[in-house]
Amino acid sequence: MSLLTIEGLLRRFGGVAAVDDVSFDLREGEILGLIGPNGSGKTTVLNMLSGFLAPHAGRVRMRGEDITGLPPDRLAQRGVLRMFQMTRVFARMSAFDNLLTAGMARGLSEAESTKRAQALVEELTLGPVQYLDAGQLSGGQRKLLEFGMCFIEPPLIAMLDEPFAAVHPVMREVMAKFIRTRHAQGFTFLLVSHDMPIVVDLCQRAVCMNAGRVIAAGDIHAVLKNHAVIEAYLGESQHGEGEPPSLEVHS
Ligand SMILES: Nc1ncnc2c1ncn2[C@@H]1O[C@H](COP(=O)(O)OP(=O)(O)OP(=O)(O)O)[C@@H](O)[C@H]1O
Repeated sequence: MSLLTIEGLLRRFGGVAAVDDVSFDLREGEILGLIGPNGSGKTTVLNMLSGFLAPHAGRVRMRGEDITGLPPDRLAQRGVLRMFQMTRVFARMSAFDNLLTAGMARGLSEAESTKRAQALVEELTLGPVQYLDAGQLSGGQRKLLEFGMCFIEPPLIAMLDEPFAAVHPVMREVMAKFIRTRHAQGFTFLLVSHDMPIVVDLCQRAVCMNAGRVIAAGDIHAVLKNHAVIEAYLGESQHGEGEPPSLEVHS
C-alpha cells in the first residue's frame, strides 16, 4: 500500500528544472532507493518531500492526505523525518547526553530516554565513546550518533541522504544492520545513495532519476538492468564526473 504518493513534482532553479514531473510511490514498510547520476535531482526531491523546499508544481499525499509544502516540523509531527533534520549534535555534550536530550526533546520521560539511549549505544557500538564529547567523535561515529538521535523515537518514514558516504566499512555495516532491523519492525525508508552494493542489499525497489526526471522505477534488479539507467551512468563517466558506480549485481 502506498504511504506517500508523489505526483508531478516540479522545482526550478532559475530557468532550469532540477526536478521535472517526478511521480512515484513510497510503499508502507519498504526501503525505496532513490538513485541516479550526480546532479540528477535526488536531493532536491528529498528537500521537497521533507519540507525544506517548496515544489513549484505537483502533489505529495500521505495515505491520501495532501501534505504538499508542509514545513519540516509539521511533517516531523506526522512521522516524516529527514534524518539529521532534528538531530543537531551538541559538540560539547557527551554522545550519551546527546541521545538523552534527543529523547526528551521528542517528549519521552528522562527514565524512558535513558533506557532507549543505553540500548542504542549498545546497538550502534558507541559504548567506548559514549562519554566523549560529540565533537570528539569521528565522522562515522557522529553519523551513528545521529542515527540514534533520530531513532530514539522512530519516525514512520526516514529519509536518508547519502548516509554511508565517507564512513568506514565497519560502521557502514552497523548502519546497514540498524536500517534492516528497523525495516523488519515495519518502518519505511527512502534512501538516496551512490553506494550500489548497499542499495541492492537494502532496497527491494528503486527509482532512478536523470536530468530531473524519473527514467526507471520498480524492482531494484530490473532498474539496474534498464538501458536508460545504464546509459545515464555511462554518460556521467564520459562527462568527466568520475567513475560511475558499478551496476553489476551479484546475487
Ligand atoms: N539551491 C540551488 N540553486 C541552484 N541550483 C540548484 C540548487 N540545488 C540544486 N541545484 C541544481 O539542481 C540540480 C539537481 O541537484 P541535486 O542536488 O538535487 O542532484 P543530486 O541528484 O542530489 O546530485 P548528487 O548525487 O550529486 O548529490 C543540479 O543541477 C544542481 O546544480
